[in-house]
Amino acid sequence: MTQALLCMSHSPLLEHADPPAEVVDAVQASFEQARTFVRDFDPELVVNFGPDHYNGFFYDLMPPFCVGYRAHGTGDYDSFAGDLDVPEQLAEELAQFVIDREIDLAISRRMEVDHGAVQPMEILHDGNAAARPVLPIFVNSVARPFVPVSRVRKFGQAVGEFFAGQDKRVLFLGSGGLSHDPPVPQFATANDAQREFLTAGRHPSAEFRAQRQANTIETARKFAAGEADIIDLNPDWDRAFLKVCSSGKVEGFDAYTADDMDATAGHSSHEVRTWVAAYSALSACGEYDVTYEFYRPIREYIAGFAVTTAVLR
Ligand SMILES: O=C(O)/C=C/c1cccc(O)c1O
Ligand SMILES: [Fe+2]
Repeated sequence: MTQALLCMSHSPLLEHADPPAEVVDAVQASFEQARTFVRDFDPELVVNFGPDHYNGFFYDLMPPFCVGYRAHGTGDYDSFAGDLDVPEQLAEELAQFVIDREIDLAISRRMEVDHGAVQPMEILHDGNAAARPVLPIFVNSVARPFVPVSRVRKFGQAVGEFFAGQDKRVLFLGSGGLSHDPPVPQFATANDAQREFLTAGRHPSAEFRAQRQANTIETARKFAAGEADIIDLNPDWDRAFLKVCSSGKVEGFDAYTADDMDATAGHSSHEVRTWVAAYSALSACGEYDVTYEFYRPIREYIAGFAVTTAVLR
């Protein structure tokens, strides 16, 4: 077995909210399953399809995809703040391979990645997101305009094709989703100060960051109490998406549209684009089976929260 997949939701509220103990236990048990899966597979490389939440990518230059040749954790919400272990030459080769297949992408020699990319790596490796070599790949999941989901599928497939012939244990990791609508400003409805932040908010002051995080934590508290003015989680939408993942027919992702996702699953449901990329990458290596699936809608975490693993047949 030379390629495998782990996709999981993330939430910065894992450490900042207080769901019922039974929910916490269920989530922690799913993390233990993920850890066991990764320990057994023992990847030599993690290909990390991650979103960003205006910590590393802003409207001054917003690509649909970006391969990091080097990457550093921003430490938002106390997430990993340090250099990731990126094999630079391999990142260069991957970028060229994908571009040669007529899929344009950006590259960064100094990419900044936030909790969306590093949290799964921290969960898997006792807080150390640099424990294994990783190729970080940003997939825009928050900032319009969005490329069609079919484009994300093709991008993922091109990444998968790069690894398909290689004798190397590669884990495709997708981080995010499913339905959720945390209080991240939308450019179209943002005020002037928010627009400035969305455009040029890199390296915020400690005070600004603390305020932003406190707002998310307070929104989660209200959401759990039924008082927040955000779009509700959508378990039906989440389960339908998980069905496409387990079907093995990744063209099924193409039917998703940005407008419908915003309206029915919330403005951050676009994070499933990381899952689309990861599943599509695995499908390019062969037919696969989903071997584990966990799902719970968890308002305290503002997340349709899922963890899945998959292996090649
Ligand atoms: O504040 C942010 O940037 C994002 C918060 C958040 C909350 C819940 C689920 C997620 O996936 C998030 O990124
Ligand atoms: Fe997120």
